[in-house]
Amino acid sequence: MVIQVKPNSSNSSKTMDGSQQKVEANILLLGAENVGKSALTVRFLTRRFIGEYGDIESIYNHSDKIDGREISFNIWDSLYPQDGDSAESVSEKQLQWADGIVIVYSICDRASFEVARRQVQLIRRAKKASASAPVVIVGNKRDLQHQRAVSGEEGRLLALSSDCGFFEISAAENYHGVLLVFHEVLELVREARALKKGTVGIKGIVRSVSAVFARRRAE
Ligand SMILES: Nc1nc2c(ncn2[C@@H]2O[C@H](COP(=O)(O)OP(=O)(O)OP(=O)(O)O)[C@@H](O)[C@H]2O)c(=O)[nH]1
Repeated sequence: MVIQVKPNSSNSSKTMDGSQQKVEANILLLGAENVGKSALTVRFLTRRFIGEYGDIESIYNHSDKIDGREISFNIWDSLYPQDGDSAESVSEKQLQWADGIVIVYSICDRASFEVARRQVQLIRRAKKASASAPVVIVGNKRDLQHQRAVSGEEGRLLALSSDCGFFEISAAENYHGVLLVFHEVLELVREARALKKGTVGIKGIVRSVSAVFARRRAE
């Protein structure tokens, strides 16, 4: 695993014959303590669940081939501030860096769901272009059904009302769900870039119109 900090250099470049080269995407993981941000990251990077992860804030680089195209992910596994001040839990630096954001909560921990809600609001209310960064909300620890404190419906509603993607997964039990999360956020990042370049298809237009209304509802 390579730990590195990079500026926001997300791009895709072209070879001499016009074919697409490596695509780079900066993905920021947010969420309260103990919800499984590191577990998700490590699952994606190594396909393994190792149980304990420590309190290290890192940016990992990981290359993958998706639909025949080389993708370079930079994944920032953030730490929730110790004092628990949610207003401080999403920094300007993080928002400027991120092309796409994954907000994780635990389905067994209602307080972590409220942190996720607050973080979505903070992102959507940010003044700059970062306010429109694609967000995927993830309810983790789905294997702990008997301790469930947040229904799937609540998670889906939060995502719908703030124009975010949504998944419920278990990083402990399943690699596939984690893979879907990262693929979805990458897909949303690609759409957002196409929208900026004016090369967006109908799917992207529908998403961006609904984003405007969703943002109004969230305010
Ligand atoms: N049962 C279960 N436990 C999980 C799952 N994902 C993570 N955990 C456990 O939850 C605890 C916290 O996981 P981390 O990945 O360290 O959580 P984090 O959000 O990175 O925590 P901080 O570093 O404090 O921000 C660990 O004991 C993990 O083993 C899951 O899907 N199911």
